[in-house]
Amino acid sequence: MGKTTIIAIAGASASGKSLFASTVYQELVAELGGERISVLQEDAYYRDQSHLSFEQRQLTNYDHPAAFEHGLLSEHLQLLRSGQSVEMPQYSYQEHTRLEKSITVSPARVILVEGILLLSDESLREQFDISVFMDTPLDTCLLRRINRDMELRGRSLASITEQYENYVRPAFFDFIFPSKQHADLVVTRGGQNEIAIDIIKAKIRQLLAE
Ligand SMILES: Nc1ncnc2c1ncn2[C@@H]1O[C@H](COP(=O)(O)OP(=O)(O)O)[C@@H](O)[C@H]1O
Ligand SMILES: Nc1ccn([C@@H]2O[C@H](COP(=O)(O)O)[C@@H](O)[C@H]2O)c(=O)n1
Repeated sequence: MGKTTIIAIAGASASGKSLFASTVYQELVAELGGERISVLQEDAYYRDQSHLSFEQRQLTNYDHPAAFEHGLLSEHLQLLRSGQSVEMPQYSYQEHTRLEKSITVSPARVILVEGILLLSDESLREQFDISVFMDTPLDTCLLRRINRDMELRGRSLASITEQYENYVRPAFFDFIFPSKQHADLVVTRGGQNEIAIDIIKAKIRQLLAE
């Protein structure tokens, strides 16, 4: 199959990571077909909490590294690099836990992986060939998060505000912002920065042509 390249896209919550990754993926799939590119989400590796009550799950700090099963993500990246498929868990933000079914991710020449804490974990960082950091202003991220979480994740404004003050903002300064130093490419203005999208697409085309 040829050498696998793993590209990490990190940054604050609602900084545009998913939009950036999905735009790169969809535009390249339309151009080149889908067999040589796969996408993973760090959020899929939030720990399973099905043994806890819903009320207990609401108390979890979802912005702390301990909320993630980074070891499993690391293992899956290694398997994909060695040419094997993996079963990526599926996660419910409404239920705060994993769903029973998983998604089969096939090995590919280029793997895109996106998530808030990817570059703050040294053992994950070692697996990334290229690292991108979405450097969107925090106030913009907050406005986008309010809209998204109310529309798509079933949250009230009060719960978003409380979670933001207690967990999301502190974690940005403790873990996410310091991890920017590990990025190869820093992207301003979020998931619609067309120049940055074109640069990553050009790099992927080059890798696929090797
Ligand atoms: N440049 C942008 N302009 C307008 N809206 C954006 C932009 N980038 C992202 N968004 C929107 O902001 C929200 C959060 O973006 P998303 O890609 O889900 O962020 P992340 O994956 O970093 O949490 C989504 O509703 C997305 O459509
Ligand atoms: N049950 C959960 C799990 C995660 N979150 C929040 O999601 C954010 C990470 O996802 P992004 O798509 O925004 O990067 C993170 O900031 C968690 O607070 C949640 O609210 N509930």
